[in-house]
Amino acid sequence: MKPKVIVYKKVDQRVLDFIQKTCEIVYFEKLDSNTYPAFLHELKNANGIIGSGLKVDGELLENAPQLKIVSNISVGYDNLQLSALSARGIMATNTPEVLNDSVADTIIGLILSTARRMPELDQFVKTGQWKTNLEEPWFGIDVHHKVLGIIGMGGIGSAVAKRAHLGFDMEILYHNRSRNRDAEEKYNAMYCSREELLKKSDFVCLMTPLTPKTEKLMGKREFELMKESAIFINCSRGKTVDEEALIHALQTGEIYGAGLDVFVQEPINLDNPLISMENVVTLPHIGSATYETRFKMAMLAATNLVSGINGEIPANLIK
Ligand SMILES: NC(=O)C1=CN([C@@H]2O[C@H](COP(=O)(O)OP(=O)(O)OC[C@H]3O[C@@H](n4cnc5c(N)ncnc54)[C@H](OP(=O)(O)O)[C@@H]3O)[C@@H](O)[C@H]2O)C=CC1
Ligand SMILES: O=CC(=O)O
Repeated sequence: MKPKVIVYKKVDQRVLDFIQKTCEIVYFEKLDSNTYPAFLHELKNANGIIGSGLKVDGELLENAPQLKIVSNISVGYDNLQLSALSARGIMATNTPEVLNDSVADTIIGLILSTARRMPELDQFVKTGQWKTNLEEPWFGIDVHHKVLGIIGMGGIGSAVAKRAHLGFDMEILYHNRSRNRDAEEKYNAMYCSREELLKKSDFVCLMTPLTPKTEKLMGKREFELMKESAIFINCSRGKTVDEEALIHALQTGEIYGAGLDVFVQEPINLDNPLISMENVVTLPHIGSATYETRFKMAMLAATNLVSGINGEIPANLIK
């Protein structure tokens, strides 16, 4: 009998075909209040699960006595309680690297659209307000030759630095807990303290994982340190930012604007003040969402899943 796995997110048929060679699949295109009870039922004798965003903690694992592996179709794994998994000897995997370029493209898009006010101008044209040449109130600010500060110079941060330095002649500052010599050599990135980065950068891009140490990493003090002309970009997780402090900084002109792909609550509530701010560009957590990259992520996660099920050590085992 083949091992049983649950796929709890819509994936390409080629991914299902690959998994099916080794495993019996129970497929839920999405988990919601309708499908969750059946998912919990199937979990009781599942050997693996693959999908993204599901909170996997001790309580859930009580329902999963046969589970060997949890394969995330995402690089972030803040949805997983690693202590609960390792206490039960269950492996966890993620999908690093394959999404770096697509997420970096999204970040560059956020930088440009915020600095050059593209969504606002798009509405200006489409609502028939374009009657004459535009004057100063509609001007944006330059991106090229400015200073970009990256907090979290890992896989995605480095792909952003590459675009910004080689494409836009930007000066790159970064802060991590450890040095990234590769980014220093390739993109002339300068390591500095978080405080120095915040004071000197024209664009601050937050790209750390969400951990107990990075929760609310950007708060009142951090926004106060930023230049009044600076733009804040967050494509990491909503909770790495104190959203109240960000709203205050934007409302009081402590910073110029923000480009955000992630929020404390997703989907965001329409009464969140960020929604109605002209100096904020919002995206619905689509950093990696291209057909090509989402396929690569799902295929990599499937490969991790099958390796774990076969008793091997998956390539992207989270340690
Ligand atoms: N919006 C979206 O659609 C997407 C969001 N993401 C988010 O982006 C995150 C980063 O992804 P990725 O670049 O692949 O991850 P990496 O692990 O490659 O990079 C993370 C970087 O953050 C740094 N970091 C970690 N903790 C801290 C800290 N406490 N202070 C300062 N720096 C820190 C790490 O350096 P060091 O360890 O030296 O501190 C590392 O350089 C993911 O975890 C996910 O949450 C990812 C993909 C898409
Ligand atoms: O948010 C997306 C991820 O891959 O992490």
